[in-house]
Formats: sequence, structure tokens, C-alpha cells
Amino acid sequence: MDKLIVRGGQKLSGTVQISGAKNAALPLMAASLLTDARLRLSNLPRLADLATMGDLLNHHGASVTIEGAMGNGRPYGRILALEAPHITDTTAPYDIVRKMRASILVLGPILAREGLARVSLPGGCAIGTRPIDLHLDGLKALGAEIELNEGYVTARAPRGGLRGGRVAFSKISVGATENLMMAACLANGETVLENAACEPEIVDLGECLKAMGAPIEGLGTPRIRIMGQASLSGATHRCMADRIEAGSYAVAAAITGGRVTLAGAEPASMQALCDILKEAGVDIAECDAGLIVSREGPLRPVTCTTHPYPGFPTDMQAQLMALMTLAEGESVITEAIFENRFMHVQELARMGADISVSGSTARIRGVGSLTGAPVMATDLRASMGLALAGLAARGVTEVHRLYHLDRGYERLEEKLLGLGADVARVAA
Ligand SMILES: CC(=O)N[C@H]1[C@@H](OP(=O)(O)OP(=O)(O)OC[C@H]2O[C@@H](n3ccc(=O)[nH]c3=O)[C@H](O)[C@@H]2O)O[C@H](CO)[C@@H](O)[C@@H]1O
Ligand SMILES: C=C(OP(=O)(O)O)C(=O)O
Repeated sequence: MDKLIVRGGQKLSGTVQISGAKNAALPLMAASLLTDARLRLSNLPRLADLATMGDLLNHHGASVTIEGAMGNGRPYGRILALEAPHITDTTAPYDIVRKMRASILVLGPILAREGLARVSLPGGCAIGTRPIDLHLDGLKALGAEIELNEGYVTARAPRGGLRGGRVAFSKISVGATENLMMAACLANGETVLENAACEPEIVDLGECLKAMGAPIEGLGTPRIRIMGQASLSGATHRCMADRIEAGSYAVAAAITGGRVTLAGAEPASMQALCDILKEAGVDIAECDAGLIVSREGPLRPVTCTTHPYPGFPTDMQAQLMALMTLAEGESVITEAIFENRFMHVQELARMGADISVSGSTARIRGVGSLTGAPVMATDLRASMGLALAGLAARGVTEVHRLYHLDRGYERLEEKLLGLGADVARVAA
């Protein structure tokens, strides 16, 4: 198991190329199961989770072929051709699903195309219980019969296939919205999703589905209307930039008092984060390449609650908390999406941070400096929060279990080295 060694104290400067978004890429890849034609996706990040999704698609009978690399200089990202002429196996097995919760995204496409899908229940994970009831209730509203047994969910479409219908989600869910959008594309008639998620990744998926021949209205709003089709065609689609990766490098610039250009970042998808960072005293300017993030003055404390888009993203909460450990005063951060997403708090405390947690709210009293320490986190963004704290700490921080970071940050140490950080990956 690799670990990341961070020697803090360097002000980061230069340009970092922002990769394609993991959370857009995964549903886009799952969408390839909706058609027997070729789906060509570009700007896909090279990440462990995408390899897992590739394995799952192979298992269902799809071919996943690397067509090329992105970029002129450093080859970040890939172009993949995905093609599933037949679904050869309608079961998503435990061995693959347990590695990645987003595996549940094959449920909608396989059910809609084959009339039957069986997917291992993804179970809980470090950040919370993460049920899939909204996915299942939505599919039921399209006529599916659902059974749970032996750790698997089995979904059957009625004779003649899924029927378009009205799905009113009782809570906003990114994954459930994506699963239902994909299923609705091959349902008979029109489907309306109410209280749908508005995340940019939903819009990206919707644009791809439109290119595959499904008329969709209302993307980016809570009411999405999809006209089901007998079949979908192939398409070519470019995956959006990763707003969470971009946000993480923005914090890297801010926490070290540096100046970093986020090349390829899409500012429109990062409004809530940029607003909070500006409130904290970080300078952010749009440029042709994307965004320039810098800080010269002191860090000011902020009060922030995570919300579905367009609110402040839960996937940036740990990184913001790392930043606020060094603010001049007390910050208050409330995690309103996941019930257990404060695992970084104990570890930040090992580095000298002063944080107390009550329920879903953390109070962070800024300290003059952090000190390096060996730290371990149990999820992706918590790990990034610790790496960011390490960049600003005195001494050496060791972030253990690097595989969490590899799930969501393409070539992390290479990108940080390019900005002047003193980091290394070593086998632990
Ligand atoms: C691969 C991917 O895109 N992952 C993102 C996606 O996860 P994911 O799609 O799993 O997250 P959801 O938006 O579904 O979850 C939001 C909330 O709804 C709850 N819920 C969800 C589904 C359900 O059937 N029942 C239910 O109660 C969850 O427990 C959570 O409290 O959105 C999250 C929230 O922005 C991000 O943190 C993840 O990075
Ligand atoms: C929680 C995340 O991903 P996943 O939903 O795949 O666990 C994340 O990207 O921060």
C-alpha cells in the first residue's frame, strides 16, 4: 500500500491541468450499456474507479478500448470507445460492486435494455450508510418489480418494457437521478423526474444521452423530462472538467499562500466554492485557461453548510476544513449530506488543529501553524484534506492508504510536484 510523503512549507505556484470529472465519467461509462452502438468518450481521467467501471462493463459484455490520450504535453486523460453489442450477463457481481458504490449505476441501463438486472447491494461505506431506496422507488414508478435477496437487488421490467412515468424523489440524490435518467431513455413514453439533482455531472450525462438520441428537457433544474426511445444510437462526448479536483487545487494554492492557475477548470460549476474561498480571503480570477487562485493576506474564518448543487459540495468539505484550521478565528462547518463525513477531524487534530464536533457541525478554531504527522483517512476527500494540511504544515506528513486518493485524483503527486510541492509516493 503506497503512502504520500509531504514536506510542508512550499508556496505552490504554476499551472495545473484539471482532469475530467470522475463523477461525470462513471455514469457516462454506464450509459454505454444503453446501446449496441459505439460510445466514444474523451477527457476521461485515469483513475482506479474508472478501471473498476471498465471491469464491470466488460463483465456485462461491453468492450472498452483505449483510443488515445488527451493533451499535447503530459498525457492526462484518455479517449475510450465503449461498445456493448449484447449484454452477456445481467448480474453485477459482489466482487466488483464492493469496490465501488457507483457500480449501482449499471442497474438502470441494464434493466431498461434487457428487462432484467441483478446488482449486488453496494452497502454502506466510511462516509455513511448510503442506501439505494430512491433508485429502487424510482424504478418501481416506471413499472419495475424489485426483490432483495441474498445481498442482491433483482429488478424486472413489466412485459413490453419499462413504462415512462412520474418519479417524485423524496430527497435529492445524484446517483438516483442518473440511474432514472438512463432507464427512462429506453422506457415507453415520457418520464418526468421531480426533485431531481441539478449537479453539473447530471447535465453532462444528459447532454451525452441527448447525443445518443434521447430528447431531454430541464437538465440542471429539479424537473427533468425524458422522452423514451425504442433504441439509442452511439455518440461522441467530452467529459466535463472535475470541479472537485479543481477545488482541491484551489485550496492547495490558498493554504500555502501560493498562486496557481487551474487550467481547464469550469468556473460556472464552482460558484459556491469560489464564493466561500473569497470570503476566506482567497483571490480568484477567471482567465482564458480557467481560474487563477492566489492568497497573500490572512485567512478569514467562514461559516458553511454542505448542500446539493448549487450549494457548497460535500466533496469539498474536508478540504475546506483543512484550510480553516489556519484561519484567524472560528469557522463553523456543517455536513448536511452524509452522516459520517468527519473522519479527517481526528487526523487533523494529530497535526495540531483545534476542532470540536457536535452532531453534524464542526467548530474549527484556527491555529498559527500545523505540524506534520503520520495520518490516515478512510475516504477519498478526507485523504485530500490531510494532504492539503500537510502542504502547509511544518515538517513531514505521511498520508497512509494512498489508494483512497487514487480513486479520485489523477497523478496527484506528479501534479503537486509540478506546482513546486515537496511530495513523494513511497511503498508503505
Ligand atoms: C459517483 C458519484 O457521483 N458520487 C457522488 C454522488 O454520490 P451519490 O450519488 O451516492 O450520492 P447521493 O446524491 O445519492 O446521496 C445524497 C444523500 O441521499 C441519500 N440517499 C441517496 C440515495 C438513496 O437511494 N437514498 C438516500 O437516502 C444519501 O445517503 C445521502 O445522504 O453524490 C454525492 C453527493 O453530492 C457525492 O458525495 C459523491 O461524490
Ligand atoms: C464520495 C465520493 O465518491 P463515491 O460516491 O464514488 O464514493 C467522492 O467522489 O467524494
